[in-house]
Amino acid sequence: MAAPAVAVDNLNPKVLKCEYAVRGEVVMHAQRLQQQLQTQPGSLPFDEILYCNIGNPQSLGQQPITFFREVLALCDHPCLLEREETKSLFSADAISRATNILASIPGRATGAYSHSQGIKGLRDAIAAGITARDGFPANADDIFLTDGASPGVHMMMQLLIRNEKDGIFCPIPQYPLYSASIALHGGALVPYYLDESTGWGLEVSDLKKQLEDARSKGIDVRALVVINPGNPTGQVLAEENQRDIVKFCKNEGLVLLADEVYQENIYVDNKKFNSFKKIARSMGYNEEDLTLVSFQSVSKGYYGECGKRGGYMEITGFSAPVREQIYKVASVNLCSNITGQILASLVMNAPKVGDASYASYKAEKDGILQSLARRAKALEDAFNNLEGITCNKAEGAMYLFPQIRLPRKAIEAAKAAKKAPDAFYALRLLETTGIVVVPGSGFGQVPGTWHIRCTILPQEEKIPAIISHFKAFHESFMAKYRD
Ligand SMILES: Cc1ncc(COP(=O)(O)O)c(CN[C@@H]2CONC2=O)c1O
Repeated sequence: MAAPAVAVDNLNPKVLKCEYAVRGEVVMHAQRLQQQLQTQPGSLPFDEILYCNIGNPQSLGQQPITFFREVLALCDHPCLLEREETKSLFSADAISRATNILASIPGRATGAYSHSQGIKGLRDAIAAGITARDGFPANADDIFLTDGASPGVHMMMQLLIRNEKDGIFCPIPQYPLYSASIALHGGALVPYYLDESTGWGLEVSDLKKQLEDARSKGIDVRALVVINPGNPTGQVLAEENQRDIVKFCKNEGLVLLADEVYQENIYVDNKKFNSFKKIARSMGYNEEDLTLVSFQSVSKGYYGECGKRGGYMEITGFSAPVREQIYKVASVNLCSNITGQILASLVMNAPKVGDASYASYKAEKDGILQSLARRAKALEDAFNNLEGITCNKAEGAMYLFPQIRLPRKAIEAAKAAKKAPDAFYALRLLETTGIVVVPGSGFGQVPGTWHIRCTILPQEEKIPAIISHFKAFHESFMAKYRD
C-alpha cells in the first residue's frame, strides 16, 4: 500500500509544536481508565474518575442560572411568547427580555447569520453593561462577539504575529491557550514570571528585564497578556500592579491583552475586580494612549455556560484601518453562534433590583459563588497541611496551584519513566485515586519547581472525600520516595 499522503511528519510543524495540557496525557489516561471502569467494574482501586482538570462547572453538577435559560428557551422558540400558558411557566422579566432581544434580531430569526461582530442590539446591551461596571463609556462598535473567549485570543494572535521574530509577553504560569496559540501562529512566547512567594504578584522591573532580553535577541515584542483573576494561579491583581502594567504597556508600545473571563469569580473580601479598561481610563489614558483588548466569556463566573460558547473581545485604541482588518478576519467566520451572543448580553446585563427574577437570580448566584469560595478554602487548607506542599490562596478564578516539593528519589523515578516529575505524580495520583489534575509543567513554572493544578469545582459534598483520598495518596507517595 502506498504511504499515506498525510502523516505526522508532513503536517504543519506549528501544529506539532502546539501543546494544550488541560486536555493532555493525564486526561487521556483518565478516559482510558473510565472506559475500564465501565467494562471491568471493580478492576481499579476507585469506582469513579473525578475530573479536577478543567474549569467545566456544569459537567460536575453546577446548575445553570434559571433566568438565563428562560430567556434562551423563549428566544429559541419565539412562538411560545404567543401562548397564554407561557405566563405561568416563565418569569415576566424573562418574557420581556426575550421579546426585546428578538426585536433586535432581524426577522426575529435566531437561526440566521448575524453581523460579523454580533447582533447590534446585543452589543449595545453589552456596552451598557461594561459602562455600568466600569463607570467609563464603552462602544458597541468596539465589541466583537465570539464563540467563547478562545477564538478572540486566536484572532488577536493571528493579527499580531507575522513570523517567529514577533513576541507575545505571557505570564508564567499561564493558561496554555496562549502558548498554544502563539505556537500555532508561529510567534515567540516571551515569559514574565509571576512570583509565587508574593502570592503570584508581578514586578514591572522583571517585565523590563525580560523585554530588554527579548529585544536584544531581535524579538519584536508586540503585546502583553495578563490574566486577571489568574489561571492557574488564582490571584487577583492589586490595583497598583494593574496601573504599573498599563503604564508599562503604554510606555513600551505594547498591545495589552486583558483576559478577564474570571471577573465574577472573586472569593476574598480584600480584593475586587477592576477591569484594565477602568484602570487605564481612571489614569487618564484613552484610545490614543493605550491599545487594549479585553476578553470576557460565558464559560466562567457563576454561570459556567462553557458549552454554549459565548463571549466577546472589546477592542480599543486601534486605528480605523487596523479595525477594518480585525473586522475582515472576523467576517471570514461569518458570525459567532447566536445562543452564545444572547448569553453574553445576559451575563453583562443580569436581572437588577426590582426585576421579577432578581431575588431568585441573586439567590442562585450567591449560592454558587459562596460555595466556590468554601471549596477553594477547604482545598487550600488541605494542601497546606500536607508534607512538602504549599498552596497560595485562590483569591479568584477556579483553581488551586499548589507547589509540591518532590523527594529526589521521586524525581529519579519520574526520569526513569520519561515523565516530568509533576506529570509522574499526577499519573500516580490518578491511578491510585481516580482524581484528575493537570501537571504544573502544562502551565509553565520556575525551573526546578513542581506544581499541579486542581479545580475547586467538584460538588461541595464530594470535597471531603477528595481531600481524604488525596491525603492518603500523598502520604503513601512521600513514604515510598522519601530520601
Ligand atoms: C484564562 C482563560 N481564558 C480563556 C479561556 C477560554 O474560555 P472560553 O473559550 O470557554 O470562553 C479559559 C478557559 N478555561 C480553561 C478551560 O477549563 N479549564 C481551563 O483552564 C481560561 O481559563
